[in-house]
Amino acid sequence: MKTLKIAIQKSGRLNEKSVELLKNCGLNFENYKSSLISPVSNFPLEILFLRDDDIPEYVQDGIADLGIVGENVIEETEVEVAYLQRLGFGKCSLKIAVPNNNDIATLADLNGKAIATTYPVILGKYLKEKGITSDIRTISGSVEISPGLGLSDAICDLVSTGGTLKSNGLKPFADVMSSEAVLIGSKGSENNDLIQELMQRIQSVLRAKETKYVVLNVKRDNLDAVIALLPGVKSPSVVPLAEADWVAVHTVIPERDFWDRISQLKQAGAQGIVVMPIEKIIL
Ligand SMILES: Nc1ncnc2c1ncn2[C@@H]1O[C@H](COP(=O)(O)OP(=O)(O)OP(=O)(O)O)[C@@H](O)[C@H]1O
Ligand SMILES: O=P(O)(O)OC[C@H]1O[C@H](OP(=O)(O)OP(=O)(O)O)[C@H](O)[C@@H]1O
Ligand SMILES: [Mg+2]
Repeated sequence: MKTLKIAIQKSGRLNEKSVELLKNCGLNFENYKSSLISPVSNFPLEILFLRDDDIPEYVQDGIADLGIVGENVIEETEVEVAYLQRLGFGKCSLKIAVPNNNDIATLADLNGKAIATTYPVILGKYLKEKGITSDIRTISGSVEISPGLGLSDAICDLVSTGGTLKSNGLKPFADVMSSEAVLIGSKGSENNDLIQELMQRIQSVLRAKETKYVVLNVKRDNLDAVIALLPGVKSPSVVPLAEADWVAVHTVIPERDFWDRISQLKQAGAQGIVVMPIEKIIL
């Protein structure tokens, strides 16, 4: 059986979450700081640790079968790969930002201005679409300091909390794209059996992350009202308790509904509510 290769970021924003996801899929591998390639002992897979910019091309060329990388990097490298799964981490936006005190009020004011970025391809397409002609200055990092140094009038860079913009006297001006980490594969890789198995494991971990396992006690009289509030995977399990008119209800609740549902459940007569994380949900 052919051993698959998956490329993940060696160090940086996506490294830790990528390693955690693969470990949660039950894959055993060493993760030394010095590792560039690490075999998985219990699945025919090798993990390549790379600079994130190189991952899309490795996958496009089939050197790696799979990769975990930000959508922003895929768009910037303009590769032909299959998007297999959004992964829910590394969420950020690519934004144009301008100094707090400036005369740029509308997009048209960017005409003839210098914009520093590490994303010249994405920015170029965005400006073309908007009919703006700016001077795109490509630099490889620390973009936020360039207006202060007189290198540019604006920047285009990734933002999540906005803290880096703020501490450099900049404010967001326009949204260019939003991004998160995704699993990509070489074209046609969706049809490979091993890749499908790995994707099923990944999906079961992601599904579990979005939900909580809830156990609660309720008087039989209130059972219907409580069940009506529970959007379970299927119907909830109802288990008799030693006290004859009480039962325990076991179910799975989407995390996003969690707090709303908990207060409604208490109002409906639920007691002793225990909430537990779920490791995997296999459908
Ligand atoms: N502030 C942020 N919050 C959330 N996700 C982010 C943030 N900044 C970047 N990302 C996402 O994480 C990816 C990796 O970011 P990082 O800063 O580690 O890249 P890098 O410095 O280019 O790393 P490398 O050394 O691998 O080239 C980005 O391409 C983006 O998708
Ligand atoms: O809005 P914030 O939460 O402040 O995040 C934004 C910063 O995060 C990223 O850089 P990172 O910290 O990953 O460092 P790098 O530029 O050296 O890769 C990005 O390039 C911004 O500088
Ligand atoms: Mg990089």
